[in-house]
Amino acid sequence: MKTILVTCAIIHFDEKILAVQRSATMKLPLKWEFAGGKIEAGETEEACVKREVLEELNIHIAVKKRLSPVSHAYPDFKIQLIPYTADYVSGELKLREHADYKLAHKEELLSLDWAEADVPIVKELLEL
Ligand SMILES: Nc1nc2c([nH]c(=O)n2[C@H]2C[C@H](O)[C@@H](COP(=O)(O)OP(=O)(O)OP(=O)(O)O)O2)c(=O)[nH]1
Repeated sequence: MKTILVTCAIIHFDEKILAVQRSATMKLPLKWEFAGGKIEAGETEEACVKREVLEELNIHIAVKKRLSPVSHAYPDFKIQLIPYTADYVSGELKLREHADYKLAHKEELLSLDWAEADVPIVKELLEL
């Protein structure tokens, strides 16, 4: 099975972090995730995560630190999910694809129903 490379952003708004909920019609319906998406040919990870966040949420971010990538096999596809911490910079948050969002302290994040590949990332975040 082919592995897709996906970046995602752990976006800090002051002391809170943004989680977004996938819509009912997306793959992994209604699961929570960090905004992001597939890396395009020739694109750097940082450029990808900034582009995806702007496309999905209408906001600009400053990318900070790469956390540990997670390889995960879902029943019908495999991903390598590459997380970056980031700070909100500008723009009015608009959900262009997602069903919902939550701004939460990192300790509150674990109680959400995450996409499976995100669980190790949330755990790493709690240890930072
Ligand atoms: N953006 C993002 N995707 C994630 C996370 N965790 C996780 O398992 N994924 C999965 C869901 C998707 O299958 C894939 C990301 O692809 P995408 O967001 O560009 O694509 P998509 O849902 O439109 O899927 P597709 O129909 O185009 O394949 O990675 C995450 O935290 N952020």
